Amino acid sequence: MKRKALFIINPVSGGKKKDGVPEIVEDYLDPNVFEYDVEFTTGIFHAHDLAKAAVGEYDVVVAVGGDGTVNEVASAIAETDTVLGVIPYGSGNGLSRFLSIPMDAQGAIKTMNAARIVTIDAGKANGQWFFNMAGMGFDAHISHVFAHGSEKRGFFNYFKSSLQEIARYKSQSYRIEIDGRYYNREAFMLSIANSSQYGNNAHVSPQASVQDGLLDVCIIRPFPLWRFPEMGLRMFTKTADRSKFVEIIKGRNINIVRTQPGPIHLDGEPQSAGIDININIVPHTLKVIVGSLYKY
Ligand SMILES: Nc1ncnc2c1ncn2[C@@H]1O[C@H](COP(=O)(O)OP(=O)(O)OP(=O)(O)O)[C@@H](O)[C@H]1O
Repeated sequence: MKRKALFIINPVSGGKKKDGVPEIVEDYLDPNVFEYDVEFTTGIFHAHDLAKAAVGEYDVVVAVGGDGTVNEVASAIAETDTVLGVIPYGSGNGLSRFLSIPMDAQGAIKTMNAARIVTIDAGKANGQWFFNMAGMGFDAHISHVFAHGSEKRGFFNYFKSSLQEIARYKSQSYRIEIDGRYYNREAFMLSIANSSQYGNNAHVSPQASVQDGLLDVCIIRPFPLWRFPEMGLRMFTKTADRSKFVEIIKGRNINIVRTQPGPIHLDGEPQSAGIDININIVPHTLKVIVGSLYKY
């Protein structure tokens, strides 16, 4: 019997046009394996609602967008038998890069035809799902600036905003409890990594795995501005864990108390949060189609 797939296309993600995506799906999706439908989202949470309604109706729900779109779809189908597919069309595409899903639409659709499925872990922060990365501090600040400013999405604009904001951003103090042990730390940024990377192959936690039942708490200590290029280089060469400004502690249950409320991000999407943040891993919870080169 053929599998049923629903493609959910976010027309704004990554600042890229997607009018041609239905045609690429028609040309490359194997008709012997799949029958399919396509929907375009009209706003925030629409992908989530569509995916929720698809549970039980479709075998595979495909997020066509970036990590935010993946989050909306995955949070609707986690803990079910419905499988996530991704055609990466975001600015960073952290989870799909980590899962070795090809970055071009044709390649990603061919991956769907091969249908190699694994089950991955996810995280919850104050009860809300994340699948790639959650965080607070500088990266959450940048997500917030983007969500509330007039900047267009896309890698270059994220990079430009980071450079503009970094000089005036102030680090915060955090009291972090990880599986019953306490750490008091001053941090520029605190990333809670399920996969190893933010997106664009910037790896904050090179040893992270989405199948190990653990989250990686990455504490980025304040560093002098002149070391920013070195910190960037370490992310792109998978050596962040060797920097003296980076400490990584793996765990399952994480409670964070910070000095001020403010934005946190879940897969790059900002949310406001108070001073207490509770984070936990939900092991083995989401079925996803991965690329042929993905290694556990
Ligand atoms: N039709 C729409 N109009 C405006 N915003 C939308 C629409 N559909 C979805 N969105 C919102 O677009 C946002 C961005 O999506 P997404 O994260 O996929 O792209 P991105 O930020 O460019 O990529 P990445 O997260 O990989 O860096 C999400 O918050 C989503 O809710």
